[in-house]
Amino acid sequence: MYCFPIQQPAEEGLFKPADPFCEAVNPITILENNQEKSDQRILYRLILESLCLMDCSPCSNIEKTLKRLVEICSISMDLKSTKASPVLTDPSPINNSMLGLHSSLFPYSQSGPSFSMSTLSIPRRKPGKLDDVRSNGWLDAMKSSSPPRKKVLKDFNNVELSLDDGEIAYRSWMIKYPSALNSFQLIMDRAKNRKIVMFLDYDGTLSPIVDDPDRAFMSADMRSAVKNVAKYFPTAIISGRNRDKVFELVGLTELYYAGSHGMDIMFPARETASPDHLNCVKSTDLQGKEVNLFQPASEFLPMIDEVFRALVEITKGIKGAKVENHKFCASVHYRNVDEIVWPLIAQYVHDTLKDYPRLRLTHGRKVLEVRPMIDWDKGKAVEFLLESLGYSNNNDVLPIYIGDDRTDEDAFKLLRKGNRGYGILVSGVPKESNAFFSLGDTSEVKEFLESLVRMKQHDAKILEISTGPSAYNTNSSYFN
Ligand SMILES: O=P(O)(O)OC[C@H]1O[C@H](O[C@H]2O[C@H](CO)[C@@H](O)[C@H](O)[C@H]2O)[C@H](O)[C@@H](O)[C@@H]1O
Repeated sequence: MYCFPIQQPAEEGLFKPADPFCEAVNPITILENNQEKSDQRILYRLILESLCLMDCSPCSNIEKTLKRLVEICSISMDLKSTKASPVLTDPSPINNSMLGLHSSLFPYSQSGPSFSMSTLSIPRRKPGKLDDVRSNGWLDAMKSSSPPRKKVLKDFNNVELSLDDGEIAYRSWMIKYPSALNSFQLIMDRAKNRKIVMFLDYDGTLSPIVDDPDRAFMSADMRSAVKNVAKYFPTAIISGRNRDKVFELVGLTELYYAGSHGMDIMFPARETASPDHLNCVKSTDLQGKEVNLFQPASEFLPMIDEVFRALVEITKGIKGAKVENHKFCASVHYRNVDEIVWPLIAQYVHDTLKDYPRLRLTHGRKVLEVRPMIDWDKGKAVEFLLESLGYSNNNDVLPIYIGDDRTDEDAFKLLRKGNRGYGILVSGVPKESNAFFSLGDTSEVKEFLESLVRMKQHDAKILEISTGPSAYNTNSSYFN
């Protein structure tokens, strides 16, 4: 039996209509309790409710708003005609009535691609109660994942409004997490007589967030900035993606790569791996060079493969859902899934994980990430690389980590602890973070990397003038 319990949306703090008879907001309840009342009254209530769910600011797209309104109303009127019960019992395949119920149960913002009912078929497995994903906080995390870009408010004459609440909040946030560009000199002062070691996340840091994960390319300028940085500073990319995939996207052999949130690290064989780390083996890279491979979750390889296939199967009927296999973790993307279906996708992942008690879930930007339950994360990966590459002495080294995601917070935390280095959060909206500094977007990341290079080139010139041309070594040979 499919069980979609009725929930009072007001509990989520998202639906607070001013209208007095908006207390009972669930259309099913409304329809059941008001059979005797007129269609207009019901319609009026649904319109009020629907408007509350939509962006009604002067900048709204009226056509979209009305289309959405008609969609919600027609689904809900259909509900009335079928006299649906508050608890649905195994209606396979999903029909309009059921979707009508969804649309009113989960009344958060209604953005995203339009939802086609014909494309949703019920996978064989039956989901548990949606209460699971609500009570464990998954839904809240999904709703807050990847907040929208900072909105520039405009009035009716298209004139930008100065200092709205959002702007004030953003500015006070910037006091807590100052711009790494504005604080560049401060960072350089701290880096004096220390070697900067750069750690970079990929998605949202080097490449802008896009709808299709396979098309998250970095620009040629960004590639050149990263390449130049790596000439002067040891540089590693630590990504949630499959290591080979991130290498394919970045395409620079000068860097160190860690995939699967640091559970798959490759570094040159001449560097000594910490003897404590048993999972370090010799291997060869794509160019045939001997390398060290550290894979602390190697025993999970078959399990991740299995859960990946299970997740593909269970989500295959959900339009826009995409599952990626990163070797030591798997991602379920819901960026292109209609928000109405998010609870269902969360429930499916939740149900699948019940069969895998040794796997856990973390949240990324509109992505649910399934990973082994081992004490390893991007922070541990940073520590491992620093140690393995011989940069663990805090007095000689200044690690800088730039990232945009929740999974980057582990690295920020590590660097903040003991004032070891600097975490820089890439975000255009206020977010609580363990980072020290912030950058607004990927173009600011590029600017920051270019500033580092300029600063190093400037130092090199001064040194060259005073001591002769060969005195200054770049970092370009460290990978040889
Ligand atoms: O650690 P990262 O390098 O930041 O990787 C984290 C996830 O990045 C990718 O997803 C994110 O970027 C996509 C492309 O812009 C976007 O469509 C998606 O919504 C984001 O979550 C990648 O596809 C995931 O598998 C990574 O876990």
